[in-house]
Amino acid sequence: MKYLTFALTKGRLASKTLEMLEKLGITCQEMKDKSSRKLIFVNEERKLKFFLAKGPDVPTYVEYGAADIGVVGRDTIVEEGRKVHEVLDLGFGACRMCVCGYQETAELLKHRELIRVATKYPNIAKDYFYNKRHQTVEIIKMNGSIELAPIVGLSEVIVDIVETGSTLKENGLVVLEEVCPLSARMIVNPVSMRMENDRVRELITSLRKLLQEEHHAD
Ligand SMILES: Nc1ncnc2c1ncn2[C@@H]1O[C@H](COP(=O)(O)OP(=O)(O)OP(=O)(O)O)[C@@H](O)[C@H]1O
Ligand SMILES: O=P(O)(O)OC[C@H]1O[C@H](OP(=O)(O)OP(=O)(O)O)[C@H](O)[C@@H]1O
Repeated sequence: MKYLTFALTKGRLASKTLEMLEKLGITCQEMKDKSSRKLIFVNEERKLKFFLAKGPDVPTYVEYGAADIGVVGRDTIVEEGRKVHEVLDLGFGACRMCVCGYQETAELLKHRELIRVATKYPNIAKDYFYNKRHQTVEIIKMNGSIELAPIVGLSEVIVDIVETGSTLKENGLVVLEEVCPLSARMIVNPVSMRMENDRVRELITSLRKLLQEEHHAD
């Protein structure tokens, strides 16, 4: 039997993914050793392999077939635009993509002024402002701590992830508009979807069942 390879997003999504898989009896003990520098982990019994990658690289591994399956935020799937099948909403990692800034900036948005937008997600921001709002803006790609941009005067607004809202609150910023809701998704390589259909389907079905049980238990 061929190995099925999983690419998991390093950080907050990986631990939740492993927790879910463990509930299905799929474990990967060696992945829990945080001090290890090992990059790929194997579950021999079930012929599975796992590796961790930076979010934006997960759809790349899956598109090229270096991983059969990936777990990644919907923000990253939309931003990267890779040819992968999005097969399941895993529910965790829930947050929202929003346009944020100082409350006063709402006027600039309303009048479709030529504003600067700082973001880690230039494609999502472009699509939102150009195709949905029909507003011309200048998009500035940043790599983190996006909330700094309006504070230091780099941009009027940001397009960024809001989860609890506390980063915005602590910095005097607000949500001006919601772009879309987000959560972690399972993605599958299109060829693996056909060649390994039985195993992939079985996994999707068990995960879906688990999600339904958890939903009813809430
Ligand atoms: N508060 C949050 N901040 C960032 N991402 C979140 C949050 N809540 C849920 N997510 C989801 O988790 C995904 C991955 O988060 P991750 O831990 O990789 O954070 P990151 O800040 O994007 O990564 P990095 O620390 O490498 O910059 C995001 O793409 C998003 O879908
Ligand atoms: O609404 P909240 O619960 O405050 O979460 C939102 C914040 O978390 C994320 O940043 P992260 O911590 O991933 O760091 P980064 O800005 O360097 O990407 C995101 O970019 C926001 O800054």
